[in-house]
Amino acid sequence: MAASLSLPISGSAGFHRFGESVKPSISASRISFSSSPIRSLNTKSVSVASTSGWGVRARASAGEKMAAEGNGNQRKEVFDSEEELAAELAKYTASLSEKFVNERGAFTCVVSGGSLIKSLRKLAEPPYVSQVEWSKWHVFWVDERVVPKNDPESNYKLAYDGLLSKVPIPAAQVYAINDALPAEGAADDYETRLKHLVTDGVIPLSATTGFPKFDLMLLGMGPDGHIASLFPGHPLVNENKKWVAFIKDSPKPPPNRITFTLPVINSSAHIALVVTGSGKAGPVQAALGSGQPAQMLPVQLVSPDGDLTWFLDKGAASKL
Ligand SMILES: O=C1O[C@H](COP(=O)(O)O)[C@@H](O)[C@H](O)[C@H]1O
Repeated sequence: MAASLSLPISGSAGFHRFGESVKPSISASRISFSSSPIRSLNTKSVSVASTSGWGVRARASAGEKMAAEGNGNQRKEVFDSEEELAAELAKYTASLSEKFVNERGAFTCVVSGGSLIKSLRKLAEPPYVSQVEWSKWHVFWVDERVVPKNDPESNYKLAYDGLLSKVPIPAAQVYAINDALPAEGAADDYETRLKHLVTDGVIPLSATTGFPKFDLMLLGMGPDGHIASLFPGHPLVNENKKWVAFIKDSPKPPPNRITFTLPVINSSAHIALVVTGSGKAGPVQAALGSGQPAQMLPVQLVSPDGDLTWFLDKGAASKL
């Protein structure tokens, strides 16, 4: 039986300023929140479109438990426009790049396909285009369609056209899939390459989960609540051993894809969940607000060991 408990952020009924975090601490029977400043990001407060509080649900089933038990900080940012969202997303990403490059001389950044790439456009503009240490970046895809790299459906092509062709990241540090292989082979090949990068010290392993721990994962979300190529009701959502899996029956075309699994996604040091448009307000409400869909959505299972920041525009937040 799924017990459900929704609590507002303690000490605040509304929006959290950028640079503040909400940390859920979960004991057996209750969830509470504390708010603490994140100093490293050096961001300013942003305009607020939502006045709703932000609750977290305590749930009983195995998958639902995962959703509630992330150890990291969670924040929600709502912007008046996609333009403002894109400006803050660039600032946030550049700040994390600086932090990780200073700390360990490299920055591992995982991107999605879809609308996320357009929202990253400001990274290729001043001041970031010249300030960011692009030579330290290592770029990965959280999911990829198994199509040639020049196919309009390719997530690599989307990222290349929208960002990678405009910034000086060494080509050897851009990890596209092997598009000569079928889906199974492409997933195995990508996982093997990740393992080599772990051996080489580019990607650390999470001390908590043993899965690779990327510095930043930039996730989009589909209108059905899917993330990466993990779709509602698909058995791949439950994969808990592989790092990279394949799917040949994706409900969203094209059918053949590879995807990071949920444990890899949730081992990230930082996740940005970037959602725009009122067409996606339902799954956002399921994840952050009240009301539950009949079926648990993949986006509700995003619960990293590290920090999760939601970047929403007014439309996406309209049901909160
Ligand atoms: O198929 C995919 O869809 C999702 C969401 O795309 P969006 O255009 O609705 O933002 C995307 O995050 C994923 O990477 C992609 O393969």
